[in-house]
Amino acid sequence: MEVKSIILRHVKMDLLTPFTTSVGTEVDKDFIIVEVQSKSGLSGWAESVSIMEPIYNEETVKTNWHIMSDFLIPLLLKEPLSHPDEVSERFQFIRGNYNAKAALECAVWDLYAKEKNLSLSKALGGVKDQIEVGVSVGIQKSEAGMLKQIEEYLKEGYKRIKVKIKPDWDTQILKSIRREFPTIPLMADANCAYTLKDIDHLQALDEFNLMMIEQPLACDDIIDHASLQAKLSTPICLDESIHSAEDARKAIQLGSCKIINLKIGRVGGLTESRKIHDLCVENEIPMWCGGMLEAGIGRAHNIAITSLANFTLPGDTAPSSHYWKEDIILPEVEMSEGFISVPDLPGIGFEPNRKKINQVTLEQKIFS
Ligand SMILES: O=C(O)CCC(=O)C1=CC=C[C@@H](O)[C@@H]1C(=O)O
Ligand SMILES: [Mg+2]
Repeated sequence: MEVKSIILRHVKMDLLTPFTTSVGTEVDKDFIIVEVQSKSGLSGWAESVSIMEPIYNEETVKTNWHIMSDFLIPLLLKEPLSHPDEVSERFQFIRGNYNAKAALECAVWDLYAKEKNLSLSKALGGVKDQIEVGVSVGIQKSEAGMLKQIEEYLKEGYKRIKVKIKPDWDTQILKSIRREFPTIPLMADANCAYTLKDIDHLQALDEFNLMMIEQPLACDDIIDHASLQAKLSTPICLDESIHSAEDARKAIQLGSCKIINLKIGRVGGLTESRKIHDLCVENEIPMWCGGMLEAGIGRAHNIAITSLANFTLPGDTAPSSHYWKEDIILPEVEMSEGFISVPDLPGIGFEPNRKKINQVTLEQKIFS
């Protein structure tokens, strides 16, 4: 693949409804879209999952723009690539900045798949033609609001409900949900809101028969999660703590988790995602694909990786209409009876809507 030029676009889109977690509320979303153009005239596309504030991880739109412009893009332009796996090799000497690395690497994967006339799913080793879809319910203003929202999502066909919890919004809300919905597939994401001091409190959540509790402790912890998992019957799922296949190996070896939430942006791209997938297959650790409120281009990458065999649990991969009045792809991602079809078209399988992208672009820069 001979990359002719790379375009960064800082875009801003309004979410249909604000999304609240234990760390903050998103009302709109600034993010970066990457377009990698090849000499063959094809374009590969991806999104960075970084937002404006460093509240999920240490990256932001601004740190992405700097690291991509001044370090990563020159590495991609300096010589041709024969396979997308080479991208993470070229980026390896640069520390961290996984969201920035992933956005460029995923765009190269999309371009590669298009040049091979393969769907991204097939290029990655995907085996499914549809994926099960879960939904992440942000923290609501009231208990009644939460129950109403869950009822609506179940009617829409979602295969799994994920609720956000934190120390002052957990036992009571889970009790109410289980009273209304005693048997639904239900999980809770704590986004690092607890410490080992809460071990007894967290043990008490075992009564709610959760599929898993996601990232209860610190975002960079593996050790304390192992101590906690030994005390819980509820499986722990790690999200923020897992940045690489090495992190996953250590977490599995220590017994820190029984499930892994894979986010392509958090681990630096699709090559690392496949390594984590294969490690989880070897260790019989089920996976699902987490979400970062992506627009359609990022969502397309999530659908592709979720088509791999070991993504056996519904992910946070709701359709376009769950997030946006109008998405940046054509067609938009649609869900039917809790399933999303995996496109069998070249690359990500959705066409970027250039008119819409231009409308939401605040700034762009072309590198060649
Ligand atoms: O994209 C979605 O629908 C899920 C969004 C979601 O749950 C999250 C997005 C970003 C950070 C977190 O708050 C949370 C997560 O941890 O999965
Ligand atoms: Mg999470």
